[in-house]
Amino acid sequence: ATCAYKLRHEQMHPLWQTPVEAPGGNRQSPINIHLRDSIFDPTLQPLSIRYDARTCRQIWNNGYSFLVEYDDSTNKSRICGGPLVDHYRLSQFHFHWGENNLWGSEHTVDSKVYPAELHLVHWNAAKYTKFEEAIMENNGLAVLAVFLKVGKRHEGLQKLVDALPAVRHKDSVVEFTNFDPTCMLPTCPDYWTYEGSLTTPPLTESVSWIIKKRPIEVSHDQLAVFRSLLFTSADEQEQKSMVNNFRPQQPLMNRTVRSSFS
Ligand SMILES: CCOC(=O)CCc1ccc(S(N)(=O)=O)cc1
Ligand SMILES: [Zn+2]
Repeated sequence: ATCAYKLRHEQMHPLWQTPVEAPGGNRQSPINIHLRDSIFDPTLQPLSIRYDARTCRQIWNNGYSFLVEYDDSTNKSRICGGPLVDHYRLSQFHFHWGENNLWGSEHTVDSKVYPAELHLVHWNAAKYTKFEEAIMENNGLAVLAVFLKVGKRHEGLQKLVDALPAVRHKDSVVEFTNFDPTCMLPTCPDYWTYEGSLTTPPLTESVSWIIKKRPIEVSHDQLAVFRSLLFTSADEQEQKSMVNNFRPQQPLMNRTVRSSFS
């Protein structure tokens, strides 16, 4: 595990080879969730998640990951409850993954790293009028994270995997509809939560992180298709495969990770 850990850092994405200044810098993400230091909070509510497949619009390669974007002009797809005070609208989901199955997730659990991590990104529609505004505010976003492990094929994910070759290059976009992200959520309700930041620029400290305890399973071949994407656009000379698009872990500073389960 240590050699994989060392290797993982040597393969770091160029974006992170030079330290990127983070605004504030005392609640950055991602972090390692140290189970012994996490605190069971019996006041945490169950998460209320409602997604409507009819709000799914498109999929695009933004040069960091691929994003599936949703119409967030209504509350049709939203989460509330859990650690959240307001309701948060689904804006997009995306993933982070490695060049192999040894690493790829942004968060870790007692330093256990998963081969990939799903982020469902929501913004506080009770307090703000649009996503771009919410990302600048300390209670602006809620990101629901789900770990991926390699195992049996994930039937619901295959529709997404089949669309990826169409967005192989940075800045490519295709219509993508009728996808309900509920199929990518573990049935177990247990989660950890802490206050953190975006893990890519602008790195703003605006995220309530909600991290599901149980991973979902995807097949080796499904994950291999993620790695067939490119960081580079069609007109660039060098084609760089989109892998290791995770940020290095950040200091916990004066934060506590709470769990919804004892
Ligand atoms: C100025 C526009 O900024 C953005 O669009 C940021 C989008 C953005 C959303 C979520 C995340 S993550 N990995 O922390 O879930 C990072 C960046
Ligand atoms: Zn992310």
